[in-house]
Amino acid sequence: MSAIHRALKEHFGFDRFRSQQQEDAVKAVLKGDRDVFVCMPTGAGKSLVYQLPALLSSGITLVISPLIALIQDQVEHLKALNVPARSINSKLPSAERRQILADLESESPRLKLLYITPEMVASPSFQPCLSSLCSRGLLAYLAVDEAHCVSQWGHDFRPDYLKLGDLRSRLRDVPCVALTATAPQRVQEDIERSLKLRSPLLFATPVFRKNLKYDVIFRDLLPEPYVHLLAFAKEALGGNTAEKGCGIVYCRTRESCEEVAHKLTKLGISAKPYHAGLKAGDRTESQADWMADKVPVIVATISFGMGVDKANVRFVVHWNVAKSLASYYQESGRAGRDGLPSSCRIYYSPKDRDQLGFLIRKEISRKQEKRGSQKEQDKAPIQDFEAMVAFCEQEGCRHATISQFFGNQKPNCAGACDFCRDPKLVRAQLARAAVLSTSTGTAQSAAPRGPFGFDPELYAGGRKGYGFERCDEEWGEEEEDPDKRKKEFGSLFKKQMNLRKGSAMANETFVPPDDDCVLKDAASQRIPRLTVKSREHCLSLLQECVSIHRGAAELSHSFEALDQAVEIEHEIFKASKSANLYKAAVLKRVSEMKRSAAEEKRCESAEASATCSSSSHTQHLDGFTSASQVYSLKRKRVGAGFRGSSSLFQTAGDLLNSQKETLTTEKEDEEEETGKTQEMKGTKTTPAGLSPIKAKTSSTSSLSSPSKRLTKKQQKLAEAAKDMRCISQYFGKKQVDAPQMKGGSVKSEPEEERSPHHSPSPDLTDFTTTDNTSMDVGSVSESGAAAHEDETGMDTELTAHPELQRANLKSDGQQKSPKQSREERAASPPAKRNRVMDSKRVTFDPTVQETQCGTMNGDAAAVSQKPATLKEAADIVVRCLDPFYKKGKFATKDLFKSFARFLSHLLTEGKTPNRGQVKTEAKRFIKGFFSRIQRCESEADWRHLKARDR
Ligand SMILES: Nc1ncnc2c1ncn2[C@@H]1O[C@H](COP(=O)(O)OP(=O)(O)OP(=O)(O)O)[C@@H](O)[C@H]1O
Ligand SMILES: [Zn+2]
Repeated sequence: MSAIHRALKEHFGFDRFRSQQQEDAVKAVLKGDRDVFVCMPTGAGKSLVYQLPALLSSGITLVISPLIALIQDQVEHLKALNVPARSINSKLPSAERRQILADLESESPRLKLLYITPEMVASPSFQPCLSSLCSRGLLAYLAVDEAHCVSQWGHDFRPDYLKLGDLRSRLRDVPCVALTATAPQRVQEDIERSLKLRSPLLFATPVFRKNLKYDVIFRDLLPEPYVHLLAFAKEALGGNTAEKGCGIVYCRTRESCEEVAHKLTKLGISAKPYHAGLKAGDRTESQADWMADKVPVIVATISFGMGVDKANVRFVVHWNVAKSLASYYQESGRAGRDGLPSSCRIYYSPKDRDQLGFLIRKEISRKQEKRGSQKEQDKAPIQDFEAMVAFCEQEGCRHATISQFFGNQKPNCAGACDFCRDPKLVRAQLARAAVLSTSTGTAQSAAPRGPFGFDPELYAGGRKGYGFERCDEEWGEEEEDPDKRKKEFGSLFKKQMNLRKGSAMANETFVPPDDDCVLKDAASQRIPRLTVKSREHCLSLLQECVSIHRGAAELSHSFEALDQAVEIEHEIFKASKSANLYKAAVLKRVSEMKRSAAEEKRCESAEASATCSSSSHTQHLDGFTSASQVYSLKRKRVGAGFRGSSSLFQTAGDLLNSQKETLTTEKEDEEEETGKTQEMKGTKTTPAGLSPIKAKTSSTSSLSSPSKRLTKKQQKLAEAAKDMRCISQYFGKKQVDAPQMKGGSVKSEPEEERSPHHSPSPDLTDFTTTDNTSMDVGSVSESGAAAHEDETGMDTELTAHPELQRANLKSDGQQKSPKQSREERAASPPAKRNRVMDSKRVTFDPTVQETQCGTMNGDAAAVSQKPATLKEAADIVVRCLDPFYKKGKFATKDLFKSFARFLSHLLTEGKTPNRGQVKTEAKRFIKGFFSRIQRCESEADWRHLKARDR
């Protein structure tokens, strides 16, 4: 047995080298005549390449490592092996530091390995020690771990690593070993140059690891993502019978770490979260339990894993896409270090992609702003992220993509990735994701183009790929961003102050935004009671609209859409004084965008070209306005109920009347414009300067179009009022106790007949979300804009937000007490109220509307005989399907939407049924559909269905 092998066994307990490459590298370092460059994947055993020679040589090996945490890990590990290794760092107790320095200054130091950060090695306090070691010839080697940090092309670039060039100049005769996990040509060159390596011997392992199985699952396509994750984890861990293994789930935010860990545990597999938001004790406990195999799954941010060396990691899941392919390779590479088969999976979501892309670009601009200039290298993170996106969205071998990214040859995957195992499945998934993306506006990038114009060909010969991410919260306490610390302290201070002020204030404690919040001025508390969550929700509404508006056919668009949405949201945020006005403004903008998108679409569609050319709302002349369009298309009633004396909002009666109005002929429409049919409108806006007139008394007065009469401000307020109503419907707390309604009662409708308008189902045209997104639900009613709703969610009485009222009254030039306003409102439009209430039912069910409207204009039959447009059919279908959705008959909202879309097409394609027929057919079809299946789980459930199944 050679001395090297003996030492390997004696010091490290290994019988043999892990690979020929490891052995060769160790021998090359030991020889000491050349610098050595080690480029081996994670877990290949790079550390041994300098640790073993360090023990076999006289003198001390100086090891530069970027993170104190990493250093501590290594030192502990070596100490446990009885290897004399220590570290000098800012965290070291001074007594220990003195002890180490004393040893280093002694004639023959005991220490063999000294770990140190690049900052410390350059610090003046360390210089005397360094010079002393140097002059006495006591430095055996200089080892630079994570050497890619020296490259400005890497994400992990650390300016202090550049100082190592100077160090190297001072230690000319000391052989240098540079080590990195994965560094393509460009980074390798940077390292060589910066560390002044002299024609180093290169030991580079191909990145391909055949024991790792890669696959990508589009998360949004899953009905039950957590159940899916659970099944995967269980399978990867080999059930309960196999040897103990464990897994890592990486999440981008602390919140999702908590959520995923909780869900997994609830579903039956024990999982613990790990992130910087946890108390140090809890975090350590999570890690310790996982390391000790007490808890099989750890759900962590990317800060977890650095220096964590666990051989039996059977799976690594990325619940959110990684920042770059290099980081992904690094993070996923923590699986299967023991060489046994292990799985690496990404649960990919285009939404994640857009958010992360946005954050990356935001970070770049922040840096550019700070430095006041742009650099070529700024593109690197974007390009690296593109490669990550391409990895997920392309049709091709995942291993090949990784290998090519790092400049290696295409490996023989042999079924170790989903594409090589079953390309059809991957294609099908991509196709389904594409369908979904067109419906949600989150486009999947069409290969080969990527979010930033990525062309996969570019990567064929290898591209910049860097070491892994070190950008999480734990990126060296020494380097902590003082701004961040200040901000955190500020928010902590505020919280504490609030707590001291009493419980009322404490209840309203502002929840600061997450680090990765995309909002501008996210931490601003300028608007009372406006939560970050509310703002984020509004942002998502805007983003969706922008995406739809822009077509979002390409991935780049969806990035831009988010960008644009962030700007719009911020603009609104800056301009709003209260939470309600803010929300109203957001919804107003959303409905504007919706409207213009719809108009554009109508213009494009041949079917609707005639409609479009005449007027944006002529399509509703046949008596049915979709619930989602009630507001957006009623520009003529902008001022309804606007004046200070009356509700700013439309009552149920207004809405029904508005339905009636849409039934009027074009001639009547014109008359209405000139005020002849105004009795339908309830409270009207009067010519500027005149007192408001109640419907009762104003029924015969002549008015011109309110929109023409209103000042810009008034119009804005009226629009806001209108949108406020939407807000109260969609986000407002539902008032469980139905307030009594004067002039009649509103019956609770059978579920099927509820309007999607106030019981928001995911209407095809619905721009609000239907899931329980945590909008600041309380704020609307809390702040006084109480949208009282009956059981069905229908407004029975609406009180204007005080701010709206104030502004409104101001513009009116006269003040009224809220009480007075209420009285007037109660007394106002009796005709309207009676008509509505007499009908005893407030509903948007098309047939009911038809009947009512029919009696109003006396032509219901003709109306329902008119052929339905696709849009109308879709609205009807959504209404028919809505109860099923609510009963949980669809696994996801998107599935519901897809099915509605499918059915609408099916019912109208190649035929011209009238709306009555559409409804009957739709109901029959749906009934048949659900008689065959319990619950719709995927699109496959209806793909095979044809018209004959109806
Ligand atoms: N010859 C060997 N035989 C068995 N195990 C080995 C051998 N060499 C190293 N190892 C073990 O392999 C694991 C990974 O080694 P090491 O931490 O050096 O990897 P690395 O390449 O530095 O990874 P990273 O990039 O994460 O730092 C360690 O547990 C180490 O003890
Ligand atoms: Zn493959």
